[in-house]
Order: sequence, then C-alpha cells, then structure tokens
Amino acid sequence: MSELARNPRLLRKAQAEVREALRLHAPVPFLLPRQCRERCEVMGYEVPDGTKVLVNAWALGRDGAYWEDAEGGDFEFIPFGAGRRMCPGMALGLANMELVLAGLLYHFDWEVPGGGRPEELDMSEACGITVQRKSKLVLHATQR
Ligand code: HEM
Repeated sequence: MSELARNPRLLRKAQAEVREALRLHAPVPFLLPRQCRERCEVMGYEVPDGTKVLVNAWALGRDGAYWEDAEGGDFEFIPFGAGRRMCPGMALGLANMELVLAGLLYHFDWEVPGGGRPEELDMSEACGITVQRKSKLVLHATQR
C-alpha cells in the first residue's frame, strides 16, 4: 500500500505492483537462517560445514545489476526463498495479499492526507525478522 500510495501511475497496474512491492519490501528480508550441512563452494567462496547462511533478499531485490528493466529470473526474486526449503505457503500468501490489495483498490480511492506529495511519503523501514514500516501508514480513503 505504501508503494501504491506513493506512485499513482503504478496504482493502475495493481497486479504488477503486488510483485513490485514484494521485491522492494521482501517481508522476510534475510529469509530464514540455514546451516550448511557439508562444505561447498559458491561462486568461488568456500562455505565450510556448519556455517550459518543468511540470504539477503532485501539487497537482491534492490540490486541495480538485476533490476534496471528486467522482471528478474532465477534467484534474484526470492521473497519466498528458493529450493527444497522454500516457503510452502507461497500460493496462499500471494493469494491473500492480492485479495486484500485488490479489495482496498477496488472499493476506495487513496491519497496522502493534507495535500502531501505522494513521492515524499516516509518509506523508512523497521528491520527485524520481518520488515514493517517505521511509521504508521496514514492515508485518506474515499469510498467509491
Ligand atoms: C507473503 C507471505 C509469506 C512470505 C513472504 C513468506 C516467506 C517465507 C520465507 C522467505 C521462508 C524461508 C524460505 C527459505 O529459507 O528459502 C519461508 C518459509 C516457510 N513458510 Fe512462508 N512466507 C509467507 C507465507 C506463508 C504462509 C501463508 C505459510 C503457511 C500457511 C507459510 C509457511 C512457511 C513454512 C512452514 C516455512 C518453512 C519451510 C521449511 O523450512 O521447509 N509461509 N516463508
């Protein structure tokens, strides 16, 4: 909702925007911590047995090397993780997000209150195991 409110052009592209919001604000920014069961090598880096591995999905989602135009493929877009232990609730999670977002967009028009400029909406995040907005999102809703 924060991204949508900030950018009226994207407001009209609701479906695409769900994915965009997930990329920019991966709800689980470091996925889940995992432990390496055996020594392996990833892109020339040796990862010893027992290493705790955190995947920085937040940084991947904002890396200009991947996201200038492209939708991203392979392992760049990973708000639900990847591989054998990826999120089994992905379909349910996405369906819930889309349903709630579609309902909010369908039934209301949205504006930043007090004549504020949409692009100046505070987008600071409070980081933790899951990411949330630092300040409350206050918008003016007009029922359709
Ligand atoms: C937007 C919603 C959701 C997001 C962003 C999300 C994200 C994630 C992420 C990043 C992981 C770690 C994947 C990895 O380590 O590669 C995960 C694991 C998991 N998620 Fe979700 N999730 C969501 C919704 C759900 C829902 C709705 C359920 C259950 C109904 C669920 C159940 C699980 C379970 C059980 C795991 C652990 C899988 C394992 O370790 O084998 N998640 N999720």
